[in-house]
Amino acid sequence: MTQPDQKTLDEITRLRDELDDANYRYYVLDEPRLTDADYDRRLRRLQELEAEYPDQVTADSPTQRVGAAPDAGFPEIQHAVPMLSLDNAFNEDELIAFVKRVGDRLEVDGEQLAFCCEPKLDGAAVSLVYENGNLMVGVTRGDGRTGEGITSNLRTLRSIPLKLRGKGYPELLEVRGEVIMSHAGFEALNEQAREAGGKVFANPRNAAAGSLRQLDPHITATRPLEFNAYQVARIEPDQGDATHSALMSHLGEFGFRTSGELTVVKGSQGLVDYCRRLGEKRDSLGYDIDGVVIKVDDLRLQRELGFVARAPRWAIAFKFPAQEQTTRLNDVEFQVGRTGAITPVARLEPVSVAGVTVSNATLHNADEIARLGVMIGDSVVIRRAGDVIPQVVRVLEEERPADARAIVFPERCPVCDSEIERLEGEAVARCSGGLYCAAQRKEALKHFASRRALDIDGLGVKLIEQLVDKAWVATPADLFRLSAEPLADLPRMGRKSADNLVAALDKAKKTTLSRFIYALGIREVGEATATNLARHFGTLEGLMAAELEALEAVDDVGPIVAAHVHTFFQQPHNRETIQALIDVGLHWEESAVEAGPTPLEGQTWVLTGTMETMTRDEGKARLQALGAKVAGSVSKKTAGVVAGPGAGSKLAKAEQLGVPVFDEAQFLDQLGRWEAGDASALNDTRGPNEQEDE
Ligand SMILES: NC(=O)c1ccc[n+]([C@@H]2O[C@H](COP(=O)([O-])OP(=O)(O)OC[C@H]3O[C@@H](n4cnc5c(N)ncnc54)[C@H](O)[C@@H]3O)[C@@H](O)[C@H]2O)c1
Ligand SMILES: [Zn+2]
Repeated sequence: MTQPDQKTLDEITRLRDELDDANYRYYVLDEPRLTDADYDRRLRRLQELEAEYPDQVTADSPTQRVGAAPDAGFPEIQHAVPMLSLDNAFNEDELIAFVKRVGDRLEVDGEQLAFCCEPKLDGAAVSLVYENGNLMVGVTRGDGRTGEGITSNLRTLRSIPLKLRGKGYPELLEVRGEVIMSHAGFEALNEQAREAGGKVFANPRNAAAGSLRQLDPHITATRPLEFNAYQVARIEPDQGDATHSALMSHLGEFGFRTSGELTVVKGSQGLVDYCRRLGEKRDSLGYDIDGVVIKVDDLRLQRELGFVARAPRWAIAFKFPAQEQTTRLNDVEFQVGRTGAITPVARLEPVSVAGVTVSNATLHNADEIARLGVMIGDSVVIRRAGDVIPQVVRVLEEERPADARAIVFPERCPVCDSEIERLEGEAVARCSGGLYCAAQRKEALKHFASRRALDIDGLGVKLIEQLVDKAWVATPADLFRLSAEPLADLPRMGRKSADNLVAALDKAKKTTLSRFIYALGIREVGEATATNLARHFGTLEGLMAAELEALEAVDDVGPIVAAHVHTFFQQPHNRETIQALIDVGLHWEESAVEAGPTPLEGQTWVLTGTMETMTRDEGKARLQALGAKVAGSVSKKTAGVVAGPGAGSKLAKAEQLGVPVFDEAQFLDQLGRWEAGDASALNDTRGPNEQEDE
């Protein structure tokens, strides 16, 4: 057998050291220094070298091991069944090779095999052991053989059943899954941390793992974590499920969340299609996935295939392009937003991140620049995930060039030269120019015309900028005074587009109160708050006259939002803007009465069997008036089932899933309470594991 030369030996040693260090930072500190792509590249290289020189493989090589040893802060718990890693496929050819490999080993045609595909959730793996339906222990993966006992922390997750649902659960059940943090939860957590000067996490995976490994479960309880089951490690007595996919739906009945994207496909073409489809959906899922996990669906075949050192032979992870990349920070520009907020924007050497070329990223504010310690010229790691704006997550200080420059935060607005103010206790610096500032004017108009506001067709961002630059438009009302002649002369416009725009403006004059309130661009008043304000006050007059107390009585409106709304309507120039809009013809239907409460918003109900005091349609209409959807079939997401005499399979299903069931009298009683606005009644109807989908 050939022996490696000294240079190769050195490379092997260096790769092992780097990978060991990376594992420690990633699994123990939750503070990786390498990007995943850099880590994967090193691991692949080491695997190649070890394949070439099998003599060099040692038992403690990072290619043979999983994760990292447990941290001292938690009790060590041995896994009854090891928690392994997964082999990777980085392209479609490697998927095809996997199918062939599996088929060859089973001596069947791989193309005829059924595979179960699921998103590869990017979080932290945990294992949960249930005895007689009760959660006994929860453990991290650790090094695959021994993990950290974090039962009290896991108990704080609402998506982890403390007791299995339904009847007929097994005496022993060990479930594995991923604890993840959604993009929204992650952004909110980091936002809070930035404000409070706490620890900012690089990505949702590190945030989830770090939150789980808190020594104080009260801290874990405040973190937006979700558990998704993806594997059964032990089940006794056997429930007779022949496939992985059947086991997964069984887990759903016990009260676990499983992936809604789970699909069984056939052969390599099925895998390739699934991976492409999920890749296209990746940005809209709202949580991080780093690929697809593919499993041989037949459990008997899984057992036949078995394991190698660190991964099962019956599964593979198809990896998507990484969401973090390294690039250079070429410059920083300061942008002025609608409310004058000055945002430092990183101008980057363009780089492809998860399939999209990124050349800008946000640096948030001055505090964030200081926290990152970033300078112009630095190599930086950037992250792009979903529709969140790309972010700079850290600086590679060891690569800082000699001519790196400090980032200087301006003292005057780069657009209107007004002074920049930074209020005590606020991280954000703002241009004090208000609507004198062309940048703020442009942003205010863009917001006003946007789809969820007045939805003015054909009034795009570029056009608004031209209109402001030409001083044709300064306030929203000016838009409605535009006429087709001068518009037609604008570059790329023409008579037809100009006519269309004028018609669209005319059409936009008829709107709704909630759109109008949203369009005004009051600080912290998003679409949902605008809707609540409109619903609560019914008229613009009522809203404009409202005192702080009255505002705070509105759903979702706290003291800060109430103060923003109140201040907004106190300002004479805002009142003038509103009057001007009404004078040019903006109108909507007002309802003097408050719309009724909608305490069942987001819930789905099912009516089954016959009813005596009302028809099913009446029951349905009353539920819908309270905001509920009424569906024809029962699932674990159903909030409640109303069952009259003659109810059959739907009632049985509800009982099996543990969905609350009401008879007609109970239902009438509840309806009365909800219609009277008693929302507390509704909490009683929700089981502990009933959560809204993200
Ligand atoms: N940046 C760094 O420094 C660094 C260091 C170590 C590891 N890493 C990253 O971690 C990866 C290796 O980690 P790994 O050993 O956990 O392997 P892995 O994450 O590639 O695959 C195994 C894991 O996938 C998860 N998983 C998600 N969805 C699943 C599903 N539906 N079914 C089964 N499993 C599912 C499980 O948690 C399982 O433990 C590397 O490829 C690298 O990207 C990065
Ligand atoms: Zn300005």
